[in-house]
Formats: sequence, C-alpha cells, structure tokens
Amino acid sequence: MTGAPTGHATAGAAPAAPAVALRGAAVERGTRRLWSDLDLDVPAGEFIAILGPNGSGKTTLLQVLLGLLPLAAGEAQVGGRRPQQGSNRVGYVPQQKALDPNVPLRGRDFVGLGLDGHRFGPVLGRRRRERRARIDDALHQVGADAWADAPVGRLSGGEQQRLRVAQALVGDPDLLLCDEPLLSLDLAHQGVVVDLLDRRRRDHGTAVLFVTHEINPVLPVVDRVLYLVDGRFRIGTPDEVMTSETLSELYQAPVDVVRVRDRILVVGHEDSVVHHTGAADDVLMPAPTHAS
Ligand SMILES: Nc1ncnc2c1ncn2[C@@H]1O[C@H](COP(=O)(O)OP(=O)(O)OP(=O)(O)O)[C@@H](O)[C@H]1O
Repeated sequence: MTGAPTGHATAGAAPAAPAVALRGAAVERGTRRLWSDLDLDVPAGEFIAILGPNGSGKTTLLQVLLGLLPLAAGEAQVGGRRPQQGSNRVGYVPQQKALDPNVPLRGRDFVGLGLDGHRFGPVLGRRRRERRARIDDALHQVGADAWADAPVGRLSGGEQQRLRVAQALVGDPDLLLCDEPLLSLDLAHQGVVVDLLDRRRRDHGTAVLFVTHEINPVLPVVDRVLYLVDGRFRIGTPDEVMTSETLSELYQAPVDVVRVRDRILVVGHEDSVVHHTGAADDVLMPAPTHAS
C-alpha cells in the first residue's frame, strides 16, 4: 500500500528531484536481510513517520540515506544524488546517547558543528557574525538560549536533545533525518520540537523522516507512515497503515488499533510486539506483553 505523496513543494517551481528516492532497496546486516524491495519517493516538504519494533531496520534506513551504509540491492538517491557522507543538505538528529560530562564544548559550539566549513570559509569578520547569528537563531528556535554558553556534558538529557535538533537545523537542510528525537523531552518540549519541524517543512520545503515509537505526538503533522516489521512493511497515510487489519498482517499476530479522540492506541496480544503510544495513553491501554 502506498499513499499518494502529500508534500508541500512550492507551486510553479521547476520540478526538483525528490528529497529521497528508493527503488527496490534492500539492506543487510551481516548475513541478515532486514528488508527488501522498498520503493519510496519523498517529495520536498513531506513528513514521514517511520515506525516498527526494535531491530526492524529504521535506523539502518537513515544510515543508508546518510551514506554510511550501502544498499544490498536497489538504488537510493538523496536530492537526486547518491547518498554522501557529510552532505550539508542533510540534517541528522541521531538516536540519543548521553554526552560525556567532560566534553569541552559549550551549547553554541555543539550547535555550530552542524555548519560546515566550506560554506563559511575562515570564520572571520562578517562571516563570523553571520555564523554566530545562525547559531543563536537555531538555539532560540529550540528554546535553548539559556544554555548557549553552558558545557553540554552538564546539561540534562532533554536539554542535550534540544541542542541536537538545533544542530540538525542550523545548516538549513533540504532533508531532516530524525532518530527518535522526542526521547527525554517532556510533553511541552515534544510539542515545541514537532511544531518546529512542521514549520520548517512548510516554510522551507524540508522533507522530514522521523523515526519514532510513538505516533501520537506527530500524528497531526504526519503525511505518511512507513511501518517496518520483520522484513515486511507498509507505506501509506496514518489512516491506511494504522489499522487493526494492517498491523495484524505486519506482526502476523492479532493487534488492535483503537482511535480515542485524536489519538491512536495500539494494543498487542500474546507475542505480538507493538510500539508505545505515548505517556498519556498508558492509563488507557493495557500493557502489551512486549513493548518496543
Ligand atoms: N553495525 C552493525 N553491525 C551489525 N548489525 C547491526 C549493526 N547495526 C545494527 N545492526 C543490527 O541491525 C538490526 C537493525 O538495527 P536498527 O538499529 O536499524 O533497528 P531499529 O529498527 O532502528 O531498532 P530500534 O527501535 O531498537 O532503534 C538489528 O538487529 C541490529 O542488531
């Protein structure tokens, strides 16, 4: 199932290469094929949530698009080119790992790592001021002005996570790859980050691939879902993919999907593995046998 792209490319603009194009793509880790035959076009401005249990290959897909891992079969393009390591057109929010408490970087240094040297050249005079202004703006967008000069290793997990988002945005990317960027964020700051990414894709046409175990915080902004389970996958709108029938087929076990107001609750049975649906749902849903 493939839903119609609902991107936000500017009307009247010359047709551009999609932000991401995958054709017959397959990935392997060691001797294990994680998924194959994946076709996906992501136009400018589209917001795609990537869901699936632990180990289904969500992060691996981002690594392919970052040019860190070759496909085992098929083709991948980012902005019409083969994925390249270190591309300044791609912003990346990696899966969260606490930073070393002694890392000798301030918040603004950490965000500045998202700007490449080619574009700014020697950082002197006007360029230096321009660079500083962009970093300040990125810090401000994630509400991190207060710790611009604080050592990053001493910040909380959520504060560090907001700096990672600022670092991904500061380079003005065409594609944002986000690996569980809401982890460690309280509900208010989850909303800040989701609104920021949504504004970014609407105003600048940045395509967003957003790996998450929790669909509800992004449900209002998601165009399509790519749901990966044990080599099987579905692509489509949330209404197409997030159904009992589709998820039961993917998990090959009974899964109930229930809509409660504007939220989706996913309940697994026996050995099926389902994702959490967000802290606010925990009171509403029975605990699954396993939850990723
Ligand atoms: N560098 C590596 N070498 C070998 N196997 C790897 C490597 N990185 C990941 N894997 C394996 O590939 C599989 C997919 O990993 P991946 O990180 O893409 O899953 P994921 O869907 O992002 O999972 P999670 O929800 O736990 O983050 C896992 O079984 C993992 O153990």
